[in-house]
Amino acid sequence: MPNYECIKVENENRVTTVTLNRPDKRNAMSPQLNDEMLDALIRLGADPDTDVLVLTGEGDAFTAGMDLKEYFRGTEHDPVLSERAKWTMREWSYTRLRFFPRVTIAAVNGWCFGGGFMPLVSCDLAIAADEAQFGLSEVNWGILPGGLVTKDVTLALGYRDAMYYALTGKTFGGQRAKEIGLVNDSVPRAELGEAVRELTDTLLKLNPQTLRSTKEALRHSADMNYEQSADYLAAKSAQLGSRDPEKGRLKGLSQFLDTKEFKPGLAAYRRDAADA
Ligand SMILES: CC(C)(COP(=O)(O)OP(=O)(O)OC[C@H]1O[C@@H](n2cnc3c(N)ncnc32)[C@H](O)[C@@H]1OP(=O)(O)O)[C@@H](O)C(=O)NCCC(=O)NCCSC(=O)/C=C/c1ccc(O)cc1
Repeated sequence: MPNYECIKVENENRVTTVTLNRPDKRNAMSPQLNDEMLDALIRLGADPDTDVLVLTGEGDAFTAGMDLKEYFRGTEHDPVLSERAKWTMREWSYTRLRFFPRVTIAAVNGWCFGGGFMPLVSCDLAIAADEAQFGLSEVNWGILPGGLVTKDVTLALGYRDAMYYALTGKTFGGQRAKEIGLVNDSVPRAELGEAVRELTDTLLKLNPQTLRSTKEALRHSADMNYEQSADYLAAKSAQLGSRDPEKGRLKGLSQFLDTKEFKPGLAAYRRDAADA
């Protein structure tokens, strides 16, 4: 990977952690950070050593949202730069992250404001620190939740909660984020690393191609009608059969029906060392 200035990329045991790394600026998303994230996600999408991707922030913040100085003021007299910055932001935090070919987890370690909700909601799963503070702060400085933040909060939250937090700009902590379904779990900050590890350990035991197809199926079918969903999901199942090199479905059936070595209701099939 290139030497990035605004992000850190580390790989350990098939888990790649991408850390937003501007702690002095509370990891605010500047045009350069957005460029680097786009570049990293393109590379990692093709990385054979990445089975799970974790997104987190350095220091006290996950991200304080878009960089008000560099992203807003810095581009206001340059329409081309402004368009490019908007495109890059949407391209990494929506297209590339949401449809990343592996499972993604947001580890929300601290402040998460405004535009930070885009990468947060784009991650498939999310664990927060109890101490994290979330806020749709746009209303506090005179804009509406732009980019895809508005769309994202209506996807991730119930209508009343989305309206409440967008209209008041009030902050809320990790436990409240869990209560309203914005994250899967919230734990004391000191336990965040361990909670993420437990989740990645569970995911690493599973067939990565099955996980990929499952997340794609959920994401895409959400916007289809029933007939389209049924047809798409049948095609998607056939695609999984052909793109899964370890032939998980056949192994799973055989280990349950023939060798009787596991119960699919209670655990996953045994993957061979060559598969894992
Ligand atoms: C509560 C914070 C997060 C932390 O407070 P703190 O720990 O006391 O830290 P400081 O406020 O002292 O900040 C430390 C440094 O980080 C900088 N910083 C801290 N957040 C920032 C920041 N978002 N920018 C640009 N410098 C910052 C801050 O200016 C300061 O810089 P410097 O004075 O040079 O040391 C506080 O910094 C704060 O309120 N930050 C702004 C949060 C916020 O409202 N974010 C913007 C939300 S709106 C948004 O994201 C829009 C999305 C959008 C997306 C796509 C679209 O097309 C349209 C819209």
